[in-house]
Amino acid sequence: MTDILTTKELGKNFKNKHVLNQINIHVPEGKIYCIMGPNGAGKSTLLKMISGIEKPTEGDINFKGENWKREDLKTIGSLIEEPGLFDNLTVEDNIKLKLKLHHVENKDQEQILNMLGFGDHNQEKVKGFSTGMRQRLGIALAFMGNPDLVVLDEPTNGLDTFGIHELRELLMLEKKQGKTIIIASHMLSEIQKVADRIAILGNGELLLEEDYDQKTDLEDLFISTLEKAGIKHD
Ligand SMILES: Nc1ncnc2c1ncn2[C@@H]1O[C@H](COP(=O)(O)OP(=O)(O)OP(=O)(O)O)[C@@H](O)[C@H]1O
Repeated sequence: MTDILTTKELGKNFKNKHVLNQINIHVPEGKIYCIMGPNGAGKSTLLKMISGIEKPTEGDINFKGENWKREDLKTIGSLIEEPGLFDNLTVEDNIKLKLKLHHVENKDQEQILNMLGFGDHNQEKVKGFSTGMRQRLGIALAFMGNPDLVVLDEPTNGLDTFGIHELRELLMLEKKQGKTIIIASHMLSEIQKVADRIAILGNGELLLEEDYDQKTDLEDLFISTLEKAGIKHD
């Protein structure tokens, strides 16, 4: 299996604080890669480096066999923290703008929007949207423009049960169509349903990376991995 993205000895410092140390991850092409870890473990920081929001302090990111370059962001969709939306624009215009800014086109826009429940909201301005609707649109935007890799940080944030179900269906469909998806999440029950490979971060270190068979109890694995590393609740 080819890896679409790998990191080599990747590290990040904020001032004198080491947030990530010598991270080597291997993300297989066309699969769902899930990153777990306690609060402050460095999950978002790792995703931000992959999405070009933060620069690594040391090490490399390799994307499609070459050193990561800014131009790769044309084919890397992401939702990190708050969805970046233009409140005064409609759903449709937010999408048009994103596609224009990234100089890309989209072919399955309608399908993604329908799957995330936007059938009747296309012409509505984003301004009045609830947290969950904003999150749904943020997810939709991450998939627009037919990216090869989609990076999602806590995608279930603010989603109701329908939203979580729709997100799962979308992830499975996009995977079937060949996309690679990286997700950081605390929702172990959801990870258990979709992950092909998992990684556990703790104290800025990669504690575990392995293929996931869906039978292993993720909570047990998570807790035992952290305990082995001497990481406990405060
Ligand atoms: N811009 C920044 N400046 C200084 N410190 C930062 C910055 N961004 C993140 N950190 C620190 O880096 C560490 C890792 O943060 P990060 O957000 O990556 O963790 P996380 O695993 O995503 O946590 P959570 O599960 O709480 O979202 C934390 O201690 C955080 O305070």
